[in-house]
Amino acid sequence: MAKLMRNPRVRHKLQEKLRREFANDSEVVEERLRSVSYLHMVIKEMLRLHPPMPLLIPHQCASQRQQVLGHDVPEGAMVMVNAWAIGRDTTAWRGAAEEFWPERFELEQWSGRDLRGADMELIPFGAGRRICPGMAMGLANVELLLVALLFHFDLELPAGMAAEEVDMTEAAGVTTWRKAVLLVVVVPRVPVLEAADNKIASLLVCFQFM
Ligand code: HEM
Repeated sequence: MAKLMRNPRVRHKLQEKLRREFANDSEVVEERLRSVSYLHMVIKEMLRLHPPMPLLIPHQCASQRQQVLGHDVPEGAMVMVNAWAIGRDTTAWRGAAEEFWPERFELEQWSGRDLRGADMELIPFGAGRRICPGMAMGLANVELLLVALLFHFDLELPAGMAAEEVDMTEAAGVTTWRKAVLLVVVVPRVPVLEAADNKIASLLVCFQFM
């Protein structure tokens, strides 16, 4: 959400695509989210720059002595994988590694990049045998809450605050979180009251989270 508040162009584009797809509906339907390809690009780009678990759980080298980028990795060595640094690597994401630019996934060089552990340049859920077993649930939670907020509400920053002023500083830990509070002004656009009670509850939980 913070990334979208800092990038109004992306927020408005995604909102427009969602509202067009669900123009005849009173709520977002999960089954049809797959066709909103821009949503998946935005989430990939968000997880590339801000993986919630920047350092994967420690892994141990199980094979005999290996060489990685000129470094010896002996059998039994504990290896820390930095998903945060990999997501910003200028060789893999050359040209615009630090830029929040979901459209990159439309380009041939990045269009096939997946975050489910097949591409080592994008590993917010890890990879291999110890890949996150909660990946599908995690992604569903991110997608559904984000699209529900974008579909039902117009979101603006407090009066007088510029998009560039949204502070993206992260607090370090096993998982990362925003250091500063994010303030968002929400204006109802598509009535929530038509949605089922449990959906309203989800939206309220999300506001508290923000
Ligand atoms: C967006 C949400 C999530 C992200 C980004 C995420 C990310 C990760 C990462 C990076 C790892 C370490 C993988 C590795 O070292 O190779 C991991 C492990 C794990 N995750 Fe998640 N996770 C998410 C949601 C969840 C959820 C919803 C659950 C449970 C319902 C879950 C359960 C686990 C467990 C049990 C492990 C340890 C797996 C093992 O050591 O074998 N995660 N997660």
